[in-house]
Amino acid sequence: MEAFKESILKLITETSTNLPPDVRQAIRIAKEKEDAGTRAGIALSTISQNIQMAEENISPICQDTGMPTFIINTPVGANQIQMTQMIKEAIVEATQLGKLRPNSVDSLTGENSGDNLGLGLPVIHYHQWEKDYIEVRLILKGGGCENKNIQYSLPCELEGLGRAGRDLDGIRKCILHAVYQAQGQGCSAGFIGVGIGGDRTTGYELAKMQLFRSADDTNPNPDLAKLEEYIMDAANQLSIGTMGFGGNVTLLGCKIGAIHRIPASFFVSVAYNCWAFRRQGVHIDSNSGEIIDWIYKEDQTETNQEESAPAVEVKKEGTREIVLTTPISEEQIRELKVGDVVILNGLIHTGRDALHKYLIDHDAPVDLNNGVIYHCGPVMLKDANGNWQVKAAGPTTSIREEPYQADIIKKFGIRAVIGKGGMGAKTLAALKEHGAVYLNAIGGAAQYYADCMTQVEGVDFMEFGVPEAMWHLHVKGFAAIVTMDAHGNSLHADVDQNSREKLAQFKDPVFK
Ligand SMILES: O=C(O)C[C@H](O)C(=O)O
Ligand code: SF4
Repeated sequence: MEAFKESILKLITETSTNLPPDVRQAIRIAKEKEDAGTRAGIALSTISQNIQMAEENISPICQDTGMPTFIINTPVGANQIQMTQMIKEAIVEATQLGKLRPNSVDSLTGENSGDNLGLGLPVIHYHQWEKDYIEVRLILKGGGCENKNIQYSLPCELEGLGRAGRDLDGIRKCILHAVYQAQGQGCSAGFIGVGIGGDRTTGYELAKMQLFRSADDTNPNPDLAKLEEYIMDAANQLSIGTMGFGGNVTLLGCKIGAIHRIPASFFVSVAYNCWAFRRQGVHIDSNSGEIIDWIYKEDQTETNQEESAPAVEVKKEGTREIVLTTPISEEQIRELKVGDVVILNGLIHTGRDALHKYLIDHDAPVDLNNGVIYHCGPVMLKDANGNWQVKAAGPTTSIREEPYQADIIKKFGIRAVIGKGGMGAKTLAALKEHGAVYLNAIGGAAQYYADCMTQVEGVDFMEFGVPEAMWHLHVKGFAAIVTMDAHGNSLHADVDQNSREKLAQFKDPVFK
């Protein structure tokens, strides 16, 4: 078993940096369904380019490398204690190599362990089987999509859809609602795993296990196969689109499983996974620890060819592209309208949950007047000369900062907030009052954005940990779309309302 640790390191690296063929295929098909010049088309081109860059750079597809979760089948008698130890060593090494972001945070103190280890981490589920080799599957599911998981207890009343009863039609309504409530915040277009039955714990577990199924398989249960097909069709009529920009593709995959329940409970649990659906698996020789083969790569003859054309060069007629250099004036900001593509140059500052909370009662360490805040927790590594390098740096879900953002914009004179998924009414009002905009970057496009970062000027609050620290970054050609402007317009509010109306069209029973 000497090679086991090295095999796990390979598995982690591959999972973080290289999407499996079934996921790539789903994204490729989605791209064909969107007009290249639309916002969704631009987003999908950026995503495709990012997938390719991650593979070439052997760097994280998305900066949020999630909560590493291993599902392991072992022959009877295999030493699980030894395997756990080697998995932990591989996790630490993958973190040092920048294949994983240091993502393990003490829930009480907020301290980042720095090596991805911690209480309850990594997650490892062992099962025994009769075969003589080991199977290890790994999923790296980030926080933004995890936050969009949802569990329904039937019967219930659902916004737009009415009563959902304890039957297949009630289940159908819950799943459609789950896609609607995620909007673009979990980096749509997404994949969902659904667990019917169980209790609150095993229901969610079953939902997550569905994500290990290949995106192109067929459910062996004919009723569930029909439901999967129906959901794929109906959910893609909600027009939420990639990143919640509106569009024809909202859902890339739907996998449903069922287990028994007890009479009083009827749960429908939905695990939402972003397009950056990072899961891989290997078979490992139980004597040597060497990899025998890769699970999701079998029978895949297709190459990994993605779109290599520069993402934002495809422009729809009428789409304005505006180049801005920081610091930005109020006048420049008030010129911008929802739908404009902004190409940003100059110094920007990262800030997410810990920083926003801090800034409410403290001064900023740098002058933020007319400046730009980027909701981002990057993967950073020091090079041989001790200088910080940006390894992955896509946006994080902005709505978490909704309780703080309006006050921060006002207090510090911020002109642009970059993030993804949009923000709420309070921030929208502050943008209008103080002359600022919200720029939606393409979620998960961590390589694409890291490439725009020309220099790390410095960092504050390293005590918050790498993802939560305030990084001061010079960018060149950073492209994002205005989705909330200084005139009270919000694409997110429009898409939400439109998709809620579409959802209501699926109120009538389908499965009797
Ligand atoms: O933590 C992050 O960097 C992003 C997160 O996965 C998110 O989607 O908000
Ligand atoms: S930023 Fe988006 S792509 Fe990355 S983990 Fe979060 S939800 Fe997934």
